[in-house]
This record gives sequence, structure tokens and C-alpha cells, in this order.
Amino acid sequence: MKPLDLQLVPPERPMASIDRPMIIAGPCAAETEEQVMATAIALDAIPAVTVFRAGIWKPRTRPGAFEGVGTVGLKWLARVRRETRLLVAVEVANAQHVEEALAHGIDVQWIGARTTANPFSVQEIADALRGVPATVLVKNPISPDLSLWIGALERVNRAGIGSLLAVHRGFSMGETNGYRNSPHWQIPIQLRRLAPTLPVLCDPSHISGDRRLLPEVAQRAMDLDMAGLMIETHVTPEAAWSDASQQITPDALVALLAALVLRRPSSQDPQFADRLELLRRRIDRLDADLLQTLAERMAVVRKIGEIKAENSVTPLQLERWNAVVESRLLLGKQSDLGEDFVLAIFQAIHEEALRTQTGLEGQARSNRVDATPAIEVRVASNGTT
Ligand SMILES: C=C(O[C@@H]1C=C(C(=O)O)C=C[C@H]1O)C(=O)O
Repeated sequence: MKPLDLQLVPPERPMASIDRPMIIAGPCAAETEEQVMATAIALDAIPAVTVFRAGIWKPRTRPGAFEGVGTVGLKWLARVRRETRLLVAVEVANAQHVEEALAHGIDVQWIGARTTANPFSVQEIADALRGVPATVLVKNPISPDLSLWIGALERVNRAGIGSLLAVHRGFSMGETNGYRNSPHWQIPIQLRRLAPTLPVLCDPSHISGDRRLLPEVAQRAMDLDMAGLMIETHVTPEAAWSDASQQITPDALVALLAALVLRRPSSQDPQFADRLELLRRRIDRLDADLLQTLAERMAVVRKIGEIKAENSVTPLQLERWNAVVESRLLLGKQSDLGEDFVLAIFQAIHEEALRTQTGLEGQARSNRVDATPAIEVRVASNGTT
């Protein structure tokens, strides 16, 4: 795929000129004016924090949960803006939210995961932002669908706004290895590959769902050289009206930021460059071998597919596949390779093997005169099969 045509972040915008990770912090939701001001004042004292976030319209999974204070919260955010050095950010989900946020001088608007998933809503928001030099963050959609995320970014970008940034908040999956939203780090990495000038921040709070996981997720984001962090922060997290388990106090945020190890994306040291180059050449050779081996394996798979097709045997052979998986996991373990990693590789290989053999089966069927008829469905007289 060629790089995306996203005209991003004019350099004169303050949000764009970041040589350190941008830190956005604030409560999941604005609850009262006192809670908003107390949190904002505490965050104002942390130099690394530049943007104060608070949701006022909260999309909730089920009705009856706290759905946000609504428009009155914008007045509280405007007060934060007046009384601290922080920029203020709010989530918008429709054109009316955008207009009200703009009318109250809100600096940053973010599009949440549920909204990003709906192109109608994103277009409505983009239309409301047309020609306004606003800063907009687009969170990833709930499902691990990169095209949907890119589509939302493109819609907002085409509106000709001021600055555009993306936020990785993880993906809602059945199984999440203890995360509230599975990170699927390869998706934001792929986004950055396609849109190299787009700053992509990470929201460790929504990935973790549990404040105990925050430091490791935030560190992972920094190790991936992401442009910043959005971390839910509340003066009394345990009493929060929403997302209580994932919010941290401003003091805990100070500790988290202090413990982060920030590394450079590159080094000028010529010795480092030489060693890296040498090792990378070895990787290049190994990858070429890997691909060669894969191609040879696929050629054998194809041969097996041909004899299966001639004998009308199904591509999937569960017993054999089971034996392959067991033996490769064991081999992998002996070489210190993680089980999940080895399984994922062999599942991808098997998927491709089946795809190859399925095509052959179709061809053989249409060439054969004595082909077994396609599944016969007999309709019983009472209408059931
Ligand atoms: C190659 C075969 O076909 C399929 C692919 C397999 C593989 O890639 O190892 C294993 C079993 C089958 O589901 C085979 O039957 O051996």
C-alpha cells in the first residue's frame, strides 16, 4: 500500500511541535465543577501535562450508567482553560457536540472508539468542523479494523482542520489476555507506516482497564516511540462515577511518568550504527531463507493438494494438523520460542495451505465427469429437511 495522503499537522501548530511525549490527562468524566477544578489544578502542577481531558457526553455500553453531565461541563472546562496553563479536550460524537465545544473555546476534540466505527457519525462531525482550525484526535474503532480507522482520519482530514492526531486505545475482543481492550500493537504500527507524519498517541487507561497494568502499557507505548499518552486521572479515583478501576491520582501520574524510560528513536554513535547494520544484514539473510523455506513448503502443500483433489479428499486433515501443531509447539519450546508466537505463525501457514488446496479442489471438481454431486438437500413433505 502506498503512504496515505493525509495533509497533517502544519508545523506552526503548538500541538504538533513535540519532542517529548505529549501527555493528556484528566478524568474519564467531568462529574462536578469541584472535581474538575481540583483535578485540573493538580495536573497544572505537572509540567509534562499539556492537555486536560474530561468527557461530558459519555457513550455507555448499557443504559442507566452515568452518561455525563452534558453541556454544563463545557463551562467547567472553559474555567480550567482560563485558570490553568492547560489546553482542554472533550469527546464529541455528533455535530451538535462539535458546535457547542467550539462555542465554548475547547482546544481539542476527540472522536471516541464507538463513533469512529460509524462513518455516518464521523462524516457529520467532519462536516461540522469544515474549515475550522481545530485540533482533533481520532481514537481507533472498537474492532481491530485499520481501514475503518484510516477512513475516519481521512474524513476529518478532508474537512481541512488545524491538527490531526490518532489515539490508540486498544480493541474490544472476546479474549484479551487480561487487558480491557486488546492492544494489537501491529495495528497502530501499520497506521504509522502508512501515514508517517501522523502523530499516534496511546491511551493506556482504556487498554488496561486496571490501573495496575498502566505502567507496563505506557512503557510499551514509549518503547514503540508513540507520540504521547492519554491517561485518565482523577483526584479520588475509587469514588469516580465511571471507569473507577482504571483512573489514577495526579500523584500516581507523577510517579508513572517519572518511572518511564524514554529512549531515542535513533543514535548518532557510529559504532552503534555499524553494529546495527551488521546485525540487520544477518536478519536480511535469515528472512530470505525463511521465505525460501516457506515457498518450498507451499510447493509441497500444493502437491498434496493435487493428489487430494484427484482422490476427492478434503484439504483440511484435522488429525494431521493436530500432530503438526503439537510437534511444532514442542520444537518451538526447545528453541525458546513462545507458544503463542509459534501457534500464530503455524495458523497463518495453515490458513494459506488450506486456501491453496481449496482452489485446486474446485478446479478438479469442475474437470471431473464423475464428480460427487454438491450437497443434496432433500425437502421432507412437512417442509423440514
Ligand atoms: C498439507 C496438508 O494439508 C493441510 C495442511 C497442513 C499443513 O500445512 O501442514 C496439514 C494438514 C492439512 O489440514 C496435509 O494434509 O498434509
